Amino acid sequence: MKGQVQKGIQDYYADDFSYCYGCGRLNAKGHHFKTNWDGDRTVTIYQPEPEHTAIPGFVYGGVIASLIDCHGTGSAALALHRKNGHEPGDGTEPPRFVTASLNVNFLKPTPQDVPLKAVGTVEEIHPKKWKVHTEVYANDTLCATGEVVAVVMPENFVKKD
Ligand SMILES: CCCCCCCC/C=C\CCCCCCCC(=O)SCCNC(=O)CCNC(=O)[C@H](O)C(C)(C)COP(=O)(O)OP(=O)(O)OC[C@H]1O[C@@H](n2cnc3c(N)ncnc32)[C@H](O)[C@@H]1OP(=O)(O)O
Repeated sequence: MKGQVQKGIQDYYADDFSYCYGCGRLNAKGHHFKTNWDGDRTVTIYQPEPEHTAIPGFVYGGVIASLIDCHGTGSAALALHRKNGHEPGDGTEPPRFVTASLNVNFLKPTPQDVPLKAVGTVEEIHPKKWKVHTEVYANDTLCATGEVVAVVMPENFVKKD
């Protein structure tokens, strides 16, 4: 959420990897999704902006998909970071994940005037490949579910000019 005080794992990505439209802290026009642990689950809370409209009063599905996407990569980063003995903010840069697949199910129209809460369960397939199951709630209503396969960024993943 823009202007939110609490930090997320995304605040500890290296500068060069902080321009993601969904979660990059250095992308001035992005969503700034921030993902944290809540017990053994992960949580991202986001208040949609007025322009994120499908029909008046309801959130555009692409924004919900973006939330599930970055919640997924952030959750995978949290999980592998913890497995490696680290927590966000301890001075070690988190692992870098890229989305290999994104599946979204829109279950109910999603109201635009309340914060959305993405809750994730992280499953390790192998150390370089993680699956994140996400539920998106508006108040107590489950509006969407999704699944992300997140893969550790290949070493040679660099921008080609
Ligand atoms: C231009 C992208 C920039 C991304 C930024 C990364 C930096 C991260 C750092 C900080 C985070 C900040 C940003 C967060 C990111 C937000 C989320 C996004 O929007 S990411 C953008 C959308 N995604 C892509 O553009 C991926 C494009 N695809 C690829 O680059 C490759 O296909 C990749 C890396 C996913 C894997 O390909 P291989 O050729 O390196 O390796 P193979 O061996 O084929 O795959 C590795 C494992 O992944 C599985 N896999 C690949 N594709 C899959 C799929 N579609 N579904 C399920 N599994 C898949 C494979 O089965 C394999 O698993 P097995 O070892 O066999 O168990």
